[in-house]
Amino acid sequence: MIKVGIVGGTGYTGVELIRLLSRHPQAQVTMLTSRSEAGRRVDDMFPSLRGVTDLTFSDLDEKKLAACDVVFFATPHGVAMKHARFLTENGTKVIDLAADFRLQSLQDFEAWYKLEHACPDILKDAVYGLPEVNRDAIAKAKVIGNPGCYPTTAILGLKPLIDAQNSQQQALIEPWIIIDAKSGVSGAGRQAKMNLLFSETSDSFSAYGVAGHRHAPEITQGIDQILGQSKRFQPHDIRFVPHLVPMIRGMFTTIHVRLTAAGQALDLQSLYETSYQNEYFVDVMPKGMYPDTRSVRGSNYLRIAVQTLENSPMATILVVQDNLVKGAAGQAVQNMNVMFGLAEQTGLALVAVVP
Ligand SMILES: NC(=O)C1=CN([C@@H]2O[C@H](COP(=O)(O)OP(=O)(O)OC[C@H]3O[C@@H](n4cnc5c(N)ncnc54)[C@H](OP(=O)(O)O)[C@@H]3O)[C@@H](O)[C@H]2O)C=CC1
Ligand SMILES: CC(=O)N[C@@H](CCC(=O)OP(=O)(O)O)C(=O)O
Repeated sequence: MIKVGIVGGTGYTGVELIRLLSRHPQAQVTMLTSRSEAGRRVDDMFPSLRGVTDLTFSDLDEKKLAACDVVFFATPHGVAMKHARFLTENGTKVIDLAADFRLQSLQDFEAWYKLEHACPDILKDAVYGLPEVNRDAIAKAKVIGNPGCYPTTAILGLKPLIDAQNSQQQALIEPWIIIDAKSGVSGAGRQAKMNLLFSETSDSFSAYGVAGHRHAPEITQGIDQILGQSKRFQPHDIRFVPHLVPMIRGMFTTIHVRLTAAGQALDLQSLYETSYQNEYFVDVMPKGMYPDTRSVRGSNYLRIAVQTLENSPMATILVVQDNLVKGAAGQAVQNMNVMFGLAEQTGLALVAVVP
């Protein structure tokens, strides 16, 4: 059994980790921290977990956490980096659901997150935890930066096209990409904020981060990583605009690209199907079928559809995921499975909840 610690057990991704790990045959949550609820039974706070766990929230004690094989940080940005050194020196792996270990560029991290990094040396060796892109490196990693929810949809939505540019050694899309994304309100976490009130978010639809969002550099980094050395195909201009929609869970990302002549000659449907045929958690929808967020709710699947138009160079890629599962806790468990040499779907083969 893999002994698991969770820091930040009272938040949305923390409780989602407990839900997923409670049915994992080879992992057991042994410690769950909260500053505000230390001493309280977990199932007292979350009745959904009655009969699932008899754990009590505890204070964050590094020494006790170091007795775990892996610790998930389901905390705000800037928490995991303060504990990563002690834990890794004691042989405990770290999976951070926040952004402390996502951006390889220290400068980008400090500029976008307004935090000084506590361990740039550990950041250098940390691995971006997107298994469909980075599986081999994740298997050897001690510290994982679990991707942001929006970047997961954007990077996996574009990967087949970018890979094809690399293998064909020619540009298939023009050097700009538009990423128009919508998230359910749980994406903002379980915090009391005016703009997250029911009467502010329900029956309304708004854009935010229009002048710039911290996931833009993460998306660019992800695309660059897939591009590898073939920098001449780098899509320099990425326009990412997130929106908040009146639903609790779910994320819908619509990506627009303009195909070059070589790109227009491709059969994108078959490119996407072939590209993801061996990926357990990525479902390419049949031609003419489009995904909706309920088709992934509560599951670790990401569903994609790709649409080209007659007499037009434009192509549209539609991507959905549950922001709390493939966009956060599910992806984190998928990473744990890779790090511990387990089948990737262990404990994660969940069917979406409909309606
Ligand atoms: N929600 C989502 O869809 C996604 C979230 N993420 C990221 O995952 C992380 C967690 O998100 P989410 O669960 O939504 O957040 P929440 O705000 O719902 O929960 C945060 C948790 O962290 C704990 N916490 C807060 N401050 C500290 C601190 N300084 N030290 C230790 N613990 C602390 C809180 O508990 P307490 O105050 O009791 O200690 C709480 O349990 C964030 O970094 C978020 O950006 C990533 C992808 C998607
Ligand atoms: C709806 C909403 O507010 N979503 C969050 C993104 C959640 C997430 O993945 O982001 P981080 O882990 O990078 O914070 C936001 O835009 O700030």
